[in-house]
Amino acid sequence: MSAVNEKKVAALEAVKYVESGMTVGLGTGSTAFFMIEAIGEMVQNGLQIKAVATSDETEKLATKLGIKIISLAEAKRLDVTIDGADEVDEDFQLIKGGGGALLREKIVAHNSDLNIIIADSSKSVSKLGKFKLPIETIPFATQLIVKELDSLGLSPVQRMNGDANYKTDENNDIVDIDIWDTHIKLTDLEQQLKTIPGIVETGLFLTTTNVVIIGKGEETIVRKK
Ligand SMILES: O=C[C@H](O)[C@H](O)[C@H](O)COP(=O)(O)O
Repeated sequence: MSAVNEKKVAALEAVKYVESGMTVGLGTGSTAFFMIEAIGEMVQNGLQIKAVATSDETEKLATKLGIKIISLAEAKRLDVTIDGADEVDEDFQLIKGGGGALLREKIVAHNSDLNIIIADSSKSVSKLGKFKLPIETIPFATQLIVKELDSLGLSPVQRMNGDANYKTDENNDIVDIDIWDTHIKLTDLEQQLKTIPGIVETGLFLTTTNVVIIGKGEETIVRKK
């Protein structure tokens, strides 16, 4: 079965966690797309929820499908968030941010009681890092951060959008780094990166995930922490 169909079966399994009255965090990306589409259909059929979007793209899609979007401040706390990932390991650790939405995604995940990750089977890995780790940086500091990360052996590459620098929804830059060969523990790496002024957030999601749903062929593999 194709990755696209695996994304869809994972998404359809995840939306079973959504009930009327809930405030729901909506993730970003091609896998989250199927979840938002399914929730849109459930809303058309009477489901009553409020949702917080993790990106402008998600907000646009959800609104188009009739899902009521509110601000995070208004929501205060989310019952459940469903989001995709670029990689997920056996310890519920993730790399996210391939689509540049990591900052809002991490804020929403932090403020959610239950975080469900949906992915096709290619995203399930035994070790994180084949996918380059996105980090979000303040434009004022990006060039110097790239130099500093280079000196740490992390092969930083500033993400581009054609000839221009890629910009996130928060108007920041993204620098993708290579963590595959690093011997630093992921928790220590996360801490170390966060000590560099101008790094706003990293795409390492190490503690927030409660449930992982992987589409595998026609089936889903559900793992709970
Ligand atoms: O910034 C984007 C998000 O973290 C996505 O959830 C992640 O990149 C996975 O996206 P996709 O489902 O399109 O592979």
